[in-house]
Amino acid sequence: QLKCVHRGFSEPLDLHLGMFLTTLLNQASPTQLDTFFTPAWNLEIVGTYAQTELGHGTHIRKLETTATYDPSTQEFVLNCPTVSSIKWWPGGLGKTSNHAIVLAQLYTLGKCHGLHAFIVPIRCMKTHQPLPGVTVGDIGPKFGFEEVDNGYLKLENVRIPRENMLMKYAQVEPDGSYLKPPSDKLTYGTMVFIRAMIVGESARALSKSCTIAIRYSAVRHQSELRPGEPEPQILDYQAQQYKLFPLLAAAYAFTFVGQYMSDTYHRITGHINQGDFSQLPELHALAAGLKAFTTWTANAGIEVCRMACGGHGYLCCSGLPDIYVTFTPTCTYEGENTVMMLQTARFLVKCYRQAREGQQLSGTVSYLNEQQRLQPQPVSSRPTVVNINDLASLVEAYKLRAAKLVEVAAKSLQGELQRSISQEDAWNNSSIELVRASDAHCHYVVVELFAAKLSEISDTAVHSVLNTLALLYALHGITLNSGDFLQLSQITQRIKALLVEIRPNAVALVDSFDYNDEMLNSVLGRYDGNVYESMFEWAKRSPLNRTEVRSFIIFNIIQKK
Ligand SMILES: CCCCCCCCCCCCC/C=C/C(=O)SCCNC(=O)CCNC(=O)[C@H](O)C(C)(C)COP(=O)(O)OP(=O)(O)OC[C@H]1O[C@@H](n2cnc3c(N)ncnc32)[C@H](O)[C@@H]1OP(=O)(O)O
Ligand SMILES: Cc1cc2nc3c(=O)[nH]c(=O)nc-3n(C[C@H](O)[C@H](O)[C@H](O)COP(=O)(O)OP(=O)(O)OC[C@H]3O[C@@H](n4cnc5c(N)ncnc54)[C@H](O)[C@@H]3O)c2cc1C
Repeated sequence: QLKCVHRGFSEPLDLHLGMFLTTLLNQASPTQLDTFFTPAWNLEIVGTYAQTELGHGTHIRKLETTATYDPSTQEFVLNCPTVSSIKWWPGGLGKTSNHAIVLAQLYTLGKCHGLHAFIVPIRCMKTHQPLPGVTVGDIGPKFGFEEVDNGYLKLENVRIPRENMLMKYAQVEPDGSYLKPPSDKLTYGTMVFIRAMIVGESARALSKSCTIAIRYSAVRHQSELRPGEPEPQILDYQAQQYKLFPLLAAAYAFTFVGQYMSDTYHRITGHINQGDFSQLPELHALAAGLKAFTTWTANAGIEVCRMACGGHGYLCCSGLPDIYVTFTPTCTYEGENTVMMLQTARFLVKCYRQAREGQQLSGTVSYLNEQQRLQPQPVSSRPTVVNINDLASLVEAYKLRAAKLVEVAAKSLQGELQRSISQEDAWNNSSIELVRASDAHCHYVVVELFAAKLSEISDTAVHSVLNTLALLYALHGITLNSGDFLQLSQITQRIKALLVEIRPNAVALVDSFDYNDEMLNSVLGRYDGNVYESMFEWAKRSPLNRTEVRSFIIFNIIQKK
């Protein structure tokens, strides 16, 4: 292994190191791995994965950093041409890492070949000072995650050897000729891995929070249930149970889904390594959707657990604020959740159309074939009847709901297109239905996997308890989405019309609160909208970027040697 030294930082930083290594293993060619893993490289490499930019987090296809091949020296020249192209956020970048895997637009022989990954040394291995052409620092205090030095990186004519481009799939020959990858989606590959792993993180964060809140609810006595009786455990209040037990059920459900996601990831990447990319679209859609679905649920659930502990839940010693603050960015990083749900919807709509054309689907979307066979009644008009004591019947209800909402989303798209507007505008005007369809698909997958796990359990006592949890999870989900189990399309249409009406007045409506910049104290919410320049200036003033702090850290690193 690369000698990625554990510098005693907390777990999240190591996870960044994990991502650096994962990307390396995902994108470097076998010969490159031999090079990286030889004694020459066996240095204290502390790496990060620098992808997102100040102005282009989500939209990586359009990120502005360039890597231009110079055949005369067989080097790439890396540049961040604008303030919005400064790499922003990567963990470990602010102080710690001496290398970064940078995503950049590859140019060779005057042609752009899109996003590729490059290993870029950013700090001297002896002095830990930034290398020539490298401006790097910490982005400043954050909502949490303070144990990680998320940083910024600006590259100006930084030269790296040709071999530093990760060339497992695409190559640039010494003369600058470009060899295409077998699929242009493989550069995105690392993100699938982390998203798949984050599903397990959702289970861990939610189960930890439930453990704290339910144990505390058994200890805490409060108020009077019956006059004259001693104060009961708050766990005896139905309202407290209704807060916590569905979350407990979700924690178990997500534990099973996390295991399934990890197994599925490794199974499909095994096929990919054999050159079979056929299941990559479903893997991407599943990882993106379940990452969004489980993190949104867990994120909200951690807050419910904290509030269920009353004032003591607000104490740091409860453990809950730290769980929340560390977990909540999972809804944003590794693919912002709404964007991920839209990715899943893109896949679902494509599958819906294939099912309509009579193609046989496999995996988690095969229900779209089933629903087609039950034609001619449109799925969306079919009533949902459930046996509330039978999990199999509930799985069917979730399956039907998912099929209905995928059909509603596909028909919304079709309707928009028939109004002869562009594909992109039709997509944007159907986003509500598209996200809802993905949410319903993921919810069905979770319920289905819970039921499947139960069928593997032979111990009757364990089966009985888990069956109770599974029924609660499924029934509670119906109460939260009762509208989807009834007809709600006219309400959605009215909401969409209201959104269009509000849009032109939205900024004026918040301006009318009349907060000045000092009161708002927000770089993002500045009245003049000058966000990026003021964010960069704000970051540079961060205490971590003061020279005296830098020399203190360098002194310590050198001492350790
Ligand atoms: C190691 C241990 C891990 C433990 C787990 C704990 C985790 C803790 C981690 C702590 C540290 C966190 C650090 C955070 C790091 C980051 O945040 S790194 C940066 C993450 N950034 C993103 O995720 C960017 C999000 N944006 C995108 O992915 C893309 O812009 C997009 C939204 C997917 C859009 O892509 P684009 O090409 O612009 O458009 P489309 O036209 O929609 O898609 C094109 C086709 O490509 C397919 N596709 C897209 N992504 C993937 C993918 N990842 N894999 C496979 N295929 C993909 C997509 O389906 C389209 O296909 P077609 O429909 O066939 O055209
Ligand atoms: C704690 C933390 C650690 C991070 N670590 C790293 C790291 O190590 N390396 C790295 O490269 N990056 C890292 N990031 C950055 C992270 O990857 C991005 O913040 C994330 O991808 C979201 O992109 P964004 O910030 O541009 O948000 P945006 O995409 O600008 O999101 C803003 C809003 O726009 C909406 N939106 C955007 N696009 C669409 C669309 N097409 N349709 C509808 N709505 C849309 C979103 O839903 C959201 O509501 C980290 C971020 C955080 C918070």
